[in-house]
Amino acid sequence: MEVRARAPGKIILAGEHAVVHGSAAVAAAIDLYTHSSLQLHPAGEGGAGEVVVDLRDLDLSFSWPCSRLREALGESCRKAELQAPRPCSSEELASIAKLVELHELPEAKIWLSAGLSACLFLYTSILGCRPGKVVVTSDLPMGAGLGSSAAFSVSLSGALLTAAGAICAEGANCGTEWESFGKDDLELVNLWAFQGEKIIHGKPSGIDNAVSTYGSMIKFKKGGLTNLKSGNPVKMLITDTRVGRNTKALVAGVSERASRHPDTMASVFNAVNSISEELSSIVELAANDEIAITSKEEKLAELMEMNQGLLKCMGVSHSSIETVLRATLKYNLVSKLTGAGGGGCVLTLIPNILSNLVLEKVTAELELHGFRCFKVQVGGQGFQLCRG
Ligand SMILES: Nc1ncnc2c1ncn2[C@@H]1O[C@H](COP(=O)(O)OP(=O)(O)O)[C@@H](O)[C@H]1O
Ligand SMILES: C[C@@](O)(CCOP(=O)(O)O)CC(=O)O
Ligand SMILES: [Mg+2]
Repeated sequence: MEVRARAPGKIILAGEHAVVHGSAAVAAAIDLYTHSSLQLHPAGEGGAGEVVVDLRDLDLSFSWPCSRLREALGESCRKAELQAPRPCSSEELASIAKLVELHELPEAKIWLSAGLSACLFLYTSILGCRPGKVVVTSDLPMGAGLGSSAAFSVSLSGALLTAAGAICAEGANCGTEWESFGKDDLELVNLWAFQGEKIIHGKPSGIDNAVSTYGSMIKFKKGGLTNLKSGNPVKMLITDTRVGRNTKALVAGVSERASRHPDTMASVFNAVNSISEELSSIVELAANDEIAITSKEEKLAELMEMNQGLLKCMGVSHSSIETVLRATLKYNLVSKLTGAGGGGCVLTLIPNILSNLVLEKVTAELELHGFRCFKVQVGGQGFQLCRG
């Protein structure tokens, strides 16, 4: 049997980085997905067979004989207690890294090794060393701030947990072939995906895997998640500057700045917390006429502008991000970076009354800089499954 799972990417409307240090943040799922499909193969004689990971978009395939996995991981290769996800110990991570190194990734793709390590950890912890094949495809740019690492961890954890019989989909959703899951199952997927994010990010807050698992728009603060019922649709243009960066390094950089200036950075994080709190209550207001919608959008824009200023203060803006801010401001549009920054993606709030003509002009101007624009639906589905 083949299990096909999908999990969405996300945008962070307010609060990235500060959320790692305990502030509130607001994030929403977008309709760009990572798909993981899984086929289990019958165990060969004497434990033969292999685990194959096929990264389709990258045209890369990796395989490990089950016997090699067992030899390298020993006890850790035994199926874990599925209901209680365990973290990957540093010894286990070192053994997994050696298994990944066997494949000698090209220098230009070395950033993939963290994703492959997360994949091997999740596979062997959830299914043990059973032979099987995982195929991953994604609509998301990798390492650009749209949560590809979380969508990868969530779709993979969900597919593996379904194959292990630990979770079960609840039937077709809204007449589509995609099936949704109940609260307890989603919680388990989220907990396992968080372990995968830890391998990729080092110190994730958990917001990306949470919004990818549950979908919708959420306010997230360590230990708590509130589902936001958006009063009116929020329209955003996403611009990928195509400047590559790495979330783990950027998160570590902010933490270093915080340890050099603890009081000052605590005030910055506190200000971001207020921005996220205010933004989340404005999002939930239902505005009924054009004047009310405009006033709501003006408040959102101002909060995004303030958040961008504080992100610059944390040291995570970039000249390419500043170029997007200037280009959109010419059309009176407000933008902020989204995700870890340092390049990657920028959000631009699109007011309800903005004409398509102006939107096309802004997009064309951004594309002239070599950037790539995405028009996305905000606040959609989370983790879902489709049976093959
Ligand atoms: N489809 C995928 N296949 C393999 N690894 C992936 C995939 N998507 C994400 N990753 C891993 O996640 C990393 C990018 O995560 P990160 O730096 O957090 O940026 P973001 O989550 O914003 O895309 C990649 O370098 C890779 O290790
Ligand atoms: C910077 C941060 O707030 C979000 C990172 O998102 P992304 O990996 O850049 O998509 C880190 C986190 O919350 O774990
Ligand atoms: Mg990430």
